[in-house]
Amino acid sequence: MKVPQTLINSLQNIQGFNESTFIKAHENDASPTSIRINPFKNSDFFNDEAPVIWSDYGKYLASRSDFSQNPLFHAGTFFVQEASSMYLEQVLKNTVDLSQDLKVLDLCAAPGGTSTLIASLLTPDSLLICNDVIQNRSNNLSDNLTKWGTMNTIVTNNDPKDFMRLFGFFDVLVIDAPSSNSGLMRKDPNILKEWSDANVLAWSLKQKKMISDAWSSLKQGGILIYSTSSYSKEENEEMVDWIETTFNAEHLTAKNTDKLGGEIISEGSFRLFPDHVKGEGFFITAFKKKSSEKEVFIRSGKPIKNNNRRTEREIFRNWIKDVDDHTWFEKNGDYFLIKPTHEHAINLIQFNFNLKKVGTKIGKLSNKDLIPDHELAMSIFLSEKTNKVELSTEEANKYLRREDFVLEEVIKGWSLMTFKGFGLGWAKILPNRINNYYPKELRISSKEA
Ligand SMILES: C[S@@+](CC[C@H](N)C(=O)[O-])C[C@H]1O[C@@H](n2cnc3c(N)ncnc32)[C@H](O)[C@@H]1O
Repeated sequence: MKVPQTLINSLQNIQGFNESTFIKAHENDASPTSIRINPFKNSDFFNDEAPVIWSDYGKYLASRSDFSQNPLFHAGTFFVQEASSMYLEQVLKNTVDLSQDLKVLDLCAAPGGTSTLIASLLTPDSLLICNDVIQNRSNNLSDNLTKWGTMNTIVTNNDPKDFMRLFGFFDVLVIDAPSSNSGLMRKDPNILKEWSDANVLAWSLKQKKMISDAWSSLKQGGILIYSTSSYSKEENEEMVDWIETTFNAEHLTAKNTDKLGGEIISEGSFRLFPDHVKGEGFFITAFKKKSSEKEVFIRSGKPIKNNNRRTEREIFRNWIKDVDDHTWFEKNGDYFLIKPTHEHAINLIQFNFNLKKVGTKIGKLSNKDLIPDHELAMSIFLSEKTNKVELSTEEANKYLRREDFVLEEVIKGWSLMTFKGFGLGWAKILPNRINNYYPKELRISSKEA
């Protein structure tokens, strides 16, 4: 693929930019395929694959397969993520004390690469809010976090300015901003059709707007991590200057550590170029918030109804691991499992935001029986006591397509359908048939399977 000369010209003064190797990487080298393993659903399926050296859980695959055909993908055992984007792990580890319980906002989160990475590094009592402004992208984000199985996450579909309502709330604000995406053009040559100097400028204005809108939600001393998949200075180094001057923020200048994989430090920020690292173009940097603005009043909702009644607890005990460590609330007949330490935050958020997912939806109660939700099937807190049926590849794909299949000698009632030990979803096994409860909207098509 041919890189536009105007783009090449604009990169000449950037630290680490080497015109000939940059062009060669774009013209001759293929884009690597990488995945990140879910540490909460740890499997040894990718033990032999080469590691992404800046990520504890990243792996390169020898070839790109159709992940929709792999039941382990639907079980949430891994996430497909571009390797350079996984550099967020290093920046988080170097700027944030991850042993503390933190409140983190992932402002531009869909489809979930950053969110699943952050969720993998936080303590269980930390709270991660994953947001995307585009509704269908936020639905996809929610599905991906359901697969990941953690409980300390909330998914919202809001405009960044709505986060002004959460004044000084977050310890960490991650903005993996939408951009002109030139860093991804090797992976997707269509990006070039849209690329122009004018578009770079338009994106930089949008980025400034979203940073300004979300800034007040970061507490004093809190950390902003900003990244793009653009090569352009206007969206990167110039944005750093703008953030420093506009918000009087302290730029946490990147330090030359042990050169994990060929990353470059450009004006105190990390740049990953495809001719230096095994990944695509990526820019990432961090700031500390030095001073706080004038506080605004945050409206809080009515406390969530928290029916910790003994009967419910006894029902949930059969379904949820360590149920005494958790709490739950009920809304419109659905029960949601949350961390007791998150009740106050959820009271604030439920009133002020368009919620797509809160904690783990347990399901509905019908008399003394639970009708379990799909989120519970995917949860890392699902009890080991649940009935399970292990499926072959063929059966698993039939299940994921919501097709009929026959099982021999299984216990009647609700059963978790598993593939290589990992949950895919529920089925209710009746004397003469199996009711497939895999969510219709997630069903894979026959063509895919
Ligand atoms: C680079 S992508 C984020 C990728 C994501 N962090 C991940 O790792 O999977 C940028 C996201 O920003 C969202 N977005 C676009 N305009 C936005 C805006 N004005 N405010 C917040 N998010 C926006 C897009 O919907 C898109 O999902």
